[in-house]
Amino acid sequence: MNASSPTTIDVTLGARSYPVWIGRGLLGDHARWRTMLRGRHALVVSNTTVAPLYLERVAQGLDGLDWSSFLLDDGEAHKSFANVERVLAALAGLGATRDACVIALGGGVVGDLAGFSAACWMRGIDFIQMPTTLLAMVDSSVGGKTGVNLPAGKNLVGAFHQPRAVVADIDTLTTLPVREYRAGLAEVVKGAAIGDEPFFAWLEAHADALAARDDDAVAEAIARKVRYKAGVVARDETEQGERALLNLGHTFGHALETAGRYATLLHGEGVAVGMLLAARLSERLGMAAADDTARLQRLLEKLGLPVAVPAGMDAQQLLALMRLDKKNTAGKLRLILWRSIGEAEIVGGVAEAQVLAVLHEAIAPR
Ligand SMILES: O=C(O)C(=O)C[C@@H](O)[C@H](O)[C@H](O)COP(=O)(O)O
Repeated sequence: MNASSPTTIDVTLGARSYPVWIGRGLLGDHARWRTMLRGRHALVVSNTTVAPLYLERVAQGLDGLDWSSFLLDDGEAHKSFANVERVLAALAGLGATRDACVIALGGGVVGDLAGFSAACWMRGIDFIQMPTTLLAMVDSSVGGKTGVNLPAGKNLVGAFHQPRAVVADIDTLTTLPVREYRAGLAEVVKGAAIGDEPFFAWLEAHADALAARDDDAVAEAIARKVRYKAGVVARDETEQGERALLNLGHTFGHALETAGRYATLLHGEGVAVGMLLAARLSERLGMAAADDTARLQRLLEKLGLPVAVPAGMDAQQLLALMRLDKKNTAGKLRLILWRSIGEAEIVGGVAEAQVLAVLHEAIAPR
């Protein structure tokens, strides 16, 4: 892959369709992404870890515009309303008009918060995703889910607001810490686990290469996952049905993240443990075979992801957090479970006692 021939995957949404460009050197390929800016104003939202590495590269492409930057502190704990207000104040300070563009340069926290701020400013302005983490490249930058966390739960406030483009420069992965890289792999595994058994088998066969961050394996994993997700989003933009499957592992995972006050598990780590708990619950409900749970656990372990609930967590507290999940209806838990690898399903009215049993079992051994 190189800047002149990136992989392009389109998210097809009529007039709001957009490209996801995946390749090397894309942040510096100004001629490509600059065409997506319509007005005179741009605000780059980034964080204090990413900006020193990549802001200058993006800034060179903003020459001649009125632009400024706003930097968050790094980490999920900063995906807050208070920071949305600060981004909006930065847009006001810039004098941003309705044709302004917000550029999200960073991982999922930056992308979600910058996108939500763009959705709010003057009731919605453009934004461009420039993901610099594996997780953001394969998942959060695609599909237009934007939002912030509340103390009561993850992503409880937000909006569907699609970006104008996603610029995934895989050169930025060279500076990504290993723990963050592995967390991104969890969202790759998730895509395969939901609806693509051959991709799951490919991940098993390439687990060592992926764990070693082999360039070709990583590039292929990114493109396959993005292609899969783009298809789901195009069919069900606002999660009326199929898109909810992308939430496999998230009901448990979000509860684990919130219980740990966003400081114990990275999002992808929560999803890894959450997927395993969902697989165990599927098994317990007689929907799926134990062999599939074992296969999932082996793959996650090979990729260096956690598979256990962190010490000190309480099953009742986790269940209480799960009751606030956005997929629930009529006061009943609605979870993404699976029949087998590559065959996930939305299951409503899941008995809390069964969920508690899975949580107790996961917590008890220590
Ligand atoms: O794009 C989606 O749809 C997803 O559910 C992808 C998730 O991996 C992602 O973490 C998303 O932000 C979670 O959304 P939420 O609706 O569960 O808050």
